[in-house]
Amino acid sequence: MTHDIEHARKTAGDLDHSSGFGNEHSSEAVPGALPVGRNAPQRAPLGLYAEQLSGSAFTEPRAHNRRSWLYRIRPSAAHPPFARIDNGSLRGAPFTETVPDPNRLRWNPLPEPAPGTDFLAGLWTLGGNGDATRRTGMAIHLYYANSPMTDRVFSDADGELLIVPEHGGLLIRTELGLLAARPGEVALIPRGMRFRVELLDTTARGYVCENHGRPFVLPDLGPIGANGLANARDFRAPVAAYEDIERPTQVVNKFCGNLWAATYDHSPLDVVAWHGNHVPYVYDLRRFNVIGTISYDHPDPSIFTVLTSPSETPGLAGVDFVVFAPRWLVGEDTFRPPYFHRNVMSEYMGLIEGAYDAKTAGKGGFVPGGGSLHNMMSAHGPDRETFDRASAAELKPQKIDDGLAFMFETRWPVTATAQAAGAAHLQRGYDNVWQGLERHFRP
Ligand SMILES: O=C(O)Cc1cc(O)ccc1O
Ligand SMILES: [Fe+2]
Repeated sequence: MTHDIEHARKTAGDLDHSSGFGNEHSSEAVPGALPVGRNAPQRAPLGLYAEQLSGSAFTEPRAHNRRSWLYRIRPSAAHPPFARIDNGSLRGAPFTETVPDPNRLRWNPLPEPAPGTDFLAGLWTLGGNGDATRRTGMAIHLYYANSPMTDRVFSDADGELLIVPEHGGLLIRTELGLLAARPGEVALIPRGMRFRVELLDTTARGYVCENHGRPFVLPDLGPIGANGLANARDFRAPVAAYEDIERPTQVVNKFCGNLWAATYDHSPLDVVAWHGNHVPYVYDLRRFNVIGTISYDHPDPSIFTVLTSPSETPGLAGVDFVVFAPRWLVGEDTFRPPYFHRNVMSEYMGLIEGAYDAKTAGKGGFVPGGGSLHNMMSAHGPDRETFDRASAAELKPQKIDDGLAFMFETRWPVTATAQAAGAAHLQRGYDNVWQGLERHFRP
């Protein structure tokens, strides 16, 4: 194990946190650093600079209003001009390199990158929709990294980042403090927040949903009641932890689809105290309270929504993050796996571990690190093997505990990037999984 990883693991092993999605959190790394009773005293405590980071318009209703106050060694404003840098394999909305494709598409995992690839350089855009300059839509990225980010930090003006590790853990140093996210957990980095990713294993691989629209919130529960699905208290925000490093640090900003960078003469992760609700979180998907049928039929997968980015139309999400977690299936006289369907929403699915109950596992199938895209109205559902098996299965209570899959379900079709549409790891012949579904009609 390299020294970097050992050090990151030691740091990640012992992290304090502040819990509760959407709370007004507050934290100080040095006692007395947080002003009391006001946000911007004439002179902030300990000679710190006060700075507000806004995630909503000042005037949005209280329920949607998001901002944090940061008390830092230097103000973020003290920097030289930003200049364009190479976007690498990162792309931004609007996506116009290809036309939207009604075909069902499936990819194998990304190939391993060159040595020295950090999280930012390892981001590879699959596709998306909307327009980052209009704060609409979403982008789907994958990442594959084998190096820590060193003397550089990233922030995304275009949206929040939902990071879904599939292989290898991440130590995420943010302006508000440290978070560790391992496979099975997800991290949510708010729009505009600076962070650096270090690795807890030699390589790290996973998925990212970049949400340009309204920030993710927990879905309403309606008749489910006051508890269930992802519980607010299981979301962990960091506690304040600052770097006092006077060394050139490259600050990279994704802005309207492109990467821009400026070199600060110090680490901008220098926030000594903060308070607010525009904060990063980690959530362990194994804490998801799965609710499903205890009578018959297969409920729509919205019942598995972890986080939703609402649109202006009630019930219509810009994007939903949905998890297929271990659960019992007990439905009587029911075809239990996902049904055949055509959906006005567009579905990107990924696999964190094991297998998914609508698809045959194994090489050439739907595998961890791979992904599938079923765009608006494309017909999909159980593959042939799954259909045959589930139609004949004896319907005793059955525990599904061999996999963790997820879906980014979005209101607009996902247009693939040129690199995704032409990738060597795009599976050819995915359509064949639905071949051989024989007619059984006997009038
Ligand atoms: O596998 C899919 O396509 C996702 C999905 C799952 C499910 O349980 C019901 C509908 C659906 O689209
Ligand atoms: Fe589906």
